[in-house]
Amino acid sequence: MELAKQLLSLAKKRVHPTVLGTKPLSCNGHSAVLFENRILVLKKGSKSDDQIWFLEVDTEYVRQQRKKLGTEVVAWSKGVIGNAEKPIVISGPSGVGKGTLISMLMKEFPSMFGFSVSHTTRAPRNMEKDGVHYHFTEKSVMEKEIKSGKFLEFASVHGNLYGTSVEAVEVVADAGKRCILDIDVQGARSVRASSLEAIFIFVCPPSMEELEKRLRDRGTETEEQILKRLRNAQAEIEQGKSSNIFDFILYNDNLEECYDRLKKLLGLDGFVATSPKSAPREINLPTDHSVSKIDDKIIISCISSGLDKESKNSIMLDVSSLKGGAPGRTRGLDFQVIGSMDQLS
Ligand SMILES: Nc1nc2c(ncn2[C@@H]2O[C@H](COP(=O)(O)OP(=O)(O)O)[C@@H](O)[C@H]2O)c(=O)[nH]1
Ligand SMILES: Nc1ncnc2c1ncn2[C@@H]1O[C@H](COP(=O)(O)OP(=O)(O)O)[C@@H](O)[C@H]1O
Repeated sequence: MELAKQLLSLAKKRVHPTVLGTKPLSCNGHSAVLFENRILVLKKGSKSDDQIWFLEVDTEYVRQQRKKLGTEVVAWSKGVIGNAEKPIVISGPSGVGKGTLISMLMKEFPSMFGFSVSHTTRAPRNMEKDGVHYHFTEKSVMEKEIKSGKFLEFASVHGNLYGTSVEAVEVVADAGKRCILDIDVQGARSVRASSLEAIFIFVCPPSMEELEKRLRDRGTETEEQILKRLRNAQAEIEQGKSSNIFDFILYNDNLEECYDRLKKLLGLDGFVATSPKSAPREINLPTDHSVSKIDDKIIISCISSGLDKESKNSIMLDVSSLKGGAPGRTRGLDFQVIGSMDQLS
């Protein structure tokens, strides 16, 4: 796409969009308008869920990635109408019952929650499926992908690499579901410091003895791995309780009671599961349109020709309402039709 090249070269020169003014750009029918630290691009002739794109030049996410990777960064981000609910980050020592609680939640509310499938370099357990429980990955591959900016967060846990890819969170939000992340305390700290707004829950065992019993009874680890997990558990529990990362601490003593408390803090007690929430609204931009910007409003003027008349429509996007959701997506788009005029041709 020619326009993309044109915009990227502007972005690479690190010309701040506001310096370029608000004159819309146009190329091959694609149009673009610059504002604040993003460039809105309307793609010609694409499907309604692929029409609105942002080239992020200096947004919070781009600044974080630049710092993390130590290189220049620009990022494409897809425009999504409406907002996704805040993801839920669940942390806690190995064997405390995170996976069990998450499975119960997903089983009771299948249309409401989706699991963020992490990448890991550890070997799969007997019942674990690639792409379902984890994306099992070679260390060298994962290290390369970390360098290329694929991950929202990553950490070395019990001697293996684990990471949440940007894509893992996006696919859940795109399906209209609330994302659940099962990640360690280091990962939770990274997400807390990132542009992803989430609810943070730390799951605590009733005692170290009970934790050891659960780990041993699960029977998925070797003796060496169990001892390593127990050694790390003490520090994780101290950090979980004392750091200000977590919004809630949940004691998993009796499983049913703990699950009820989890549902309560997520506002699900007494909730009757119903059909999935309606899919996000879409707008259909005709190929023939022009874009202009007035203050923090972007006006898209559309002209469509019918059999005997031409109709003009204006759609307004209030840029001040944009919200950062998962990186890779710009959520919170709210389009309003502000005028429609039919003309006889
Ligand atoms: N930072 C980070 N931690 C992860 C991720 N995925 C899993 N973990 C954590 O890695 C630890 C080990 O997970 P796992 O090997 O499945 O063992 P388990 O906790 O004993 O079930 C747990 O604390 C998980 O929460 C991730 O993507 N990022
Ligand atoms: N409240 C509980 N009481 C007794 N056993 C539990 C409880 N919660 C989980 N378990 C068991 O403990 C083991 C570890 O749970 P799991 O969900 O795999 O932990 P994690 O995902 O935190 O590593 C599993 O065998 C699970 O059935």
